Amino acid sequence: MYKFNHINQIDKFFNTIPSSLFNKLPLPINFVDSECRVIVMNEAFLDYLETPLTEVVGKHLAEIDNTTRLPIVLKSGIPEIGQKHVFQNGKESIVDRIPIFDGDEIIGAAGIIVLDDIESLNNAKTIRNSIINSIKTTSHSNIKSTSSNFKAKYTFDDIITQSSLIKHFKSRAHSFAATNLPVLITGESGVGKELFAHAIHNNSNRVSSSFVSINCAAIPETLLESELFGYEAGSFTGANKSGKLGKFELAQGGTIFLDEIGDLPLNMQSKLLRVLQENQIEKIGSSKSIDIDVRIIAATNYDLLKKVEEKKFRADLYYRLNVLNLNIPSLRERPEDIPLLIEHFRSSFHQKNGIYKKFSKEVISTLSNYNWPGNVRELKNIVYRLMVIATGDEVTKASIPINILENSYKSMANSYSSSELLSEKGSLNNILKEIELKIIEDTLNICDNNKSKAAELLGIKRMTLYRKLKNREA
Ligand SMILES: Nc1ncnc2c1ncn2[C@@H]1O[C@H](COP(=O)(O)OP(=O)(O)OP(=O)(O)O)[C@@H](O)[C@H]1O
Repeated sequence: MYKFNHINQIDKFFNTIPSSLFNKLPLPINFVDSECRVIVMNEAFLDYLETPLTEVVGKHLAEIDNTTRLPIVLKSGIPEIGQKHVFQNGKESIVDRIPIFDGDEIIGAAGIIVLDDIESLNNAKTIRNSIINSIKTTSHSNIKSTSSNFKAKYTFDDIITQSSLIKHFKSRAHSFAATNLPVLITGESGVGKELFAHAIHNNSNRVSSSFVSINCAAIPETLLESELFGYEAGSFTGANKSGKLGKFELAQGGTIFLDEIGDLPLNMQSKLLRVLQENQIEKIGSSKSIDIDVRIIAATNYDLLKKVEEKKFRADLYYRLNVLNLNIPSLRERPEDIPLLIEHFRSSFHQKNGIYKKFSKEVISTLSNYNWPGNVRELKNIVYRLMVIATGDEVTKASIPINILENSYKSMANSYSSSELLSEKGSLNNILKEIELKIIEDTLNICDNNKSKAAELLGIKRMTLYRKLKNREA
């Protein structure tokens, strides 16, 4: 993964490559910022899209290619390598989508067309070569030297919460850890499913064996089988001489975490089902079965039952995986965790980076009213971002991104209780005026009394805002 330590490094990176070289690079490549707006796109990419540079720079990538997945990569932080992509103009290619980090924060992403002639992929030789090239990067010896990576990092103590809902799921997961049964963890993206998987393994009697994760959505379909089950030495030309261990063998005696299981292609679902039924795997190029003793934990943010109904997920596999279930609630459903998590991420950022910032009560209240579609991951990123961009040693509302302010303000407005107002204020007219005034006051509060900004946020003219405030005083 490409990692930049400072935002400036991106600029430096571009300064070190003359634009003429970048433009003439025969590999189509483009860079977007954290909002998915195009920063730069080279000639090869522009030619592929048949569009001039002036039509793309500064635009959201989805305006140019409405099938782009870079917004998803910007959100997940997970690179997508060697994926088939059908562009808005109908062209098909194989692409890499790579998030760019500044510390823990995603500050942009790159899209690279690695193969623009999809037809050639149908040629078996090309498929084989692409498999071999990818496999070579994780050769057998490589895997051995990194086996210390197959450890679960988190324990139940790392799951920070004061919500009775999450406490309930923690205690459930505790009891699941004592068994060898499969666990299916569901919930929206960023709620902490992976954290729970780690904690279950670390609390089980498999703790001294490997914890091996595989993201079923990030591995191209053509590679999944060799990733999961490995291949025998000399099973195809160019394959690694010593063969390759699959994830199941690497997890022998331990736990395998099948993340994004909802994205597993149907043919691989059948193969996985056989493994679960027989507790045996067969490597590619071998007719010998190998016994395996691996505990399965799977996670998904899809509604798998719906996928079963739509015949996109095998019902028999679903029931095999869903023996024990944890459905982790979104952050919206446990707002009491928000201040606690803000403090947790604030202090861990301080410890790691030596940057100290206080969060004002107003900021905590504004963040508590936001609906957090990206859940705890989004909250963590925002806390880190605020700590970096806020000037002085207190984070104030001025640093909060406008979309969060708007959303937070809307949910505050929704929380006004009409029954309370009815009993206090009588006529509908009075009630409406009262609500309007409350909204204006809250908005002014959010905007540090900046009337122009408040008017903009409310979608009214500044003069209208002044008039309404004047009426209040009258
Ligand atoms: N309760 C929590 N306490 C502390 N950190 C948390 C908590 N929940 C989530 N996180 C952090 O939020 C981030 C996202 O969590 P995680 O990767 O476990 O989510 P996920 O549900 O598996 O997401 P996805 O479905 O996108 O893979 C991680 O950095 C994780 O450490």
